[in-house]
Amino acid sequence: MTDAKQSPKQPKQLTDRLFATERKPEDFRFDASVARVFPDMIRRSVPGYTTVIPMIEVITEQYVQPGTNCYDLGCSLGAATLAMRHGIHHDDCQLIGVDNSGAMIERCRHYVALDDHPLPVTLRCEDILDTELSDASVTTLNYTLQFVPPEKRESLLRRIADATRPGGALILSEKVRFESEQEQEIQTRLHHEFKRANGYSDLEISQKRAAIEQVLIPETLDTHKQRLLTAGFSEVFLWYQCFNFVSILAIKPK
Ligand SMILES: C[S@@+](CC[C@H](N)C(=O)[O-])C[C@H]1O[C@@H](n2cnc3c(N)ncnc32)[C@H](O)[C@@H]1O
Ligand SMILES: O=C(O)C(=O)C[C@]1(C(=O)O)C=C[C@@H](O)C=C1
Repeated sequence: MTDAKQSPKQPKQLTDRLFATERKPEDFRFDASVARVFPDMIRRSVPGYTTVIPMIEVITEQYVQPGTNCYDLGCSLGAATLAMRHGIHHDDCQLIGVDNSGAMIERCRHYVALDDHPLPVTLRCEDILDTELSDASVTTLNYTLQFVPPEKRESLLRRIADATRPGGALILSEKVRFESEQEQEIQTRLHHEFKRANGYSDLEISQKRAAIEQVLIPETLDTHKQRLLTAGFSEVFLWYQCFNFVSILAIKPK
């Protein structure tokens, strides 16, 4: 599994204080200020993130096929990309990370270079809605689809399914919402408590919530599962959940 130890060459891990002081309301963007603190931000904001990343290595190892492409769509700084890299034991595979944030891709190159592994990684600064996909065995969307406008999600998933070889897989991690108002309220409260336990203040939690409201659109688990089946995957199931964050495995029929 990926070694979580920090080598002295690693970039300095900065603490996320972006929402700690009052700021004017603005939609959240993956810009340079976010990229700088992103490892800290995502670990302290997404329940289960630190479990999901090493499991992506385990799942990749199970579904990767020789001579195929593996994609990490919305790769940010490459945490899932590197987990996939360590799960690929074929030297004829291509590993491709895609993100449309220049600040993320620039820093991602640095993390990829620091990861001592022989499999090359190609990074594309592109929109995942336009990026070319073919001959895939494993594709990861780790907390990325939630930022794609809902009306564009089905065609993207169809393109991924069409590009995936029989027996290949998609790992889809998302923030979800719940049908039941009561469950929605409890799970949201638990998520906010998780953030509080990780040192975020009420101001940080509420300002972040307002900033992502229009850009991160969660859907129900059922909507995700049905759409994955419609898109062309056959086995679709939940493999991980922590509060309102889930990860789904979708497999292409053999
Ligand atoms: C929450 S982060 C993903 C975290 C990352 N997958 C990980 O495991 O650490 C979402 C990423 O998706 C990227 N993104 C969002 N919409 C995108 C799009 N349409 N095309 C490419 N990248 C996109 C953002 O720039 C951001 O880096
Ligand atoms: O839902 C929240 O409150 C979050 O902060 C989630 C989330 C995410 O899932 O991507 C939002 C933006 C950042 O990328 C880090 C975490």
